[in-house]
Amino acid sequence: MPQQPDEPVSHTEAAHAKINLYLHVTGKRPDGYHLLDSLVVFAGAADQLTYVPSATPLSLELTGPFGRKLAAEATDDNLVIRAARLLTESGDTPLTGRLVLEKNLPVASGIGGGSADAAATLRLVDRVLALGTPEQRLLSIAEQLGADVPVCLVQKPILMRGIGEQLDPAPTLPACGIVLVNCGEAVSTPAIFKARNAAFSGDAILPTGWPSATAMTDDLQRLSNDLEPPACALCPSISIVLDAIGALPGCLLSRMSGSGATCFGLFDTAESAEAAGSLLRQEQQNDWWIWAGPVL
Ligand SMILES: C[C@@](CO)(OP(=O)(O)O)[C@H](O)COP(=O)(O)OP(=O)(O)OC[C@H]1O[C@@H](n2ccc(N)nc2=O)[C@H](O)[C@@H]1O
Ligand SMILES: Nc1ncnc2c1ncn2[C@@H]1O[C@H](COP(=O)(O)OP(=O)(O)O)[C@@H](O)[C@H]1O
Repeated sequence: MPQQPDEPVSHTEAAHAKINLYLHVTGKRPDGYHLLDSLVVFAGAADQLTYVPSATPLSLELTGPFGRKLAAEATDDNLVIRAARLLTESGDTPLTGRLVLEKNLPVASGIGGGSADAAATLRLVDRVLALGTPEQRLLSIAEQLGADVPVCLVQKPILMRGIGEQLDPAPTLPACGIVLVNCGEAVSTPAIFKARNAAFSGDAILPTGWPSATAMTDDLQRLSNDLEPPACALCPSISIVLDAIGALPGCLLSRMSGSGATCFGLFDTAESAEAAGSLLRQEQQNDWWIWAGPVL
């Protein structure tokens, strides 16, 4: 619909769910942060961020299925507000206007929703205000907001190392589909890292690309999410979700993302993932969040 002349112009940016196809914990820094080796991709599932520039003091409105959960927390703690302020704090005048976050992704769930929102804020505010912030500065602001924010800023398949700040090109990925399932229990990232007691893994050795989803999942099967065992121990529903995804027709790999609790299944195509997602919605007796569609 065309914008009416007296309506404020709004701008939007999608904050897509981050998926760790594998996640090796390779070491620990003296400050307690863990060194990681992870192949990260993004799914079609996304929060939507809208910015309406105006002269009114900066505000954040939370909508969408998971908006109410976040509304219980202080607005100043929201990664959207923190990202907007950090990006614009060196400017002459404080940022004003209305930000609206449609929260479609479950909170504290291993798919980096908050990190994706922070990254989307940096991209959106920089674009709308034509700040022209150099990429290195955006990445450095992203790092200050959280280990997962740099990867979400790029929002493309990428190899993530260090604590999340070292980004290298990913192998060429085949088109494929994904089912995401969250059991509804929030999982604390620090608690999962703390509960991990296995030896450190090495970096994965990957080809330059995979010709098919099957070739990719054959390799991924040999790798792991090292946070999955401690997460299953702290949140037993994760094992039930993993079994349910693994039993879906056409599922090539089921695994947990990040520190959980969201798990994913990989499929040959977005269509086969959508069919499997519909089946799971009909079968499951629980109040699980289920999303199915393409890997971007
Ligand atoms: C585990 C991962 C994998 O992609 O994903 P999520 O489960 O959050 O989606 C990320 O590394 C999470 O990144 P993010 O959620 O931004 O972490 P931060 O806010 O920076 O850190 C939260 C806490 O997690 C632990 N942490 C985080 C990252 C890291 N490389 N080592 C850590 O030990 C630390 O205890 C830290 O205090
Ligand atoms: N916009 C946001 N969306 C989600 N969580 C946020 C947001 N802003 C701040 N947070 C805080 O960040 C924590 C981690 O959220 P999230 O990024 O969804 O988890 P994860 O990193 O496990 O995927 C939440 O528990 C919440 O307190």
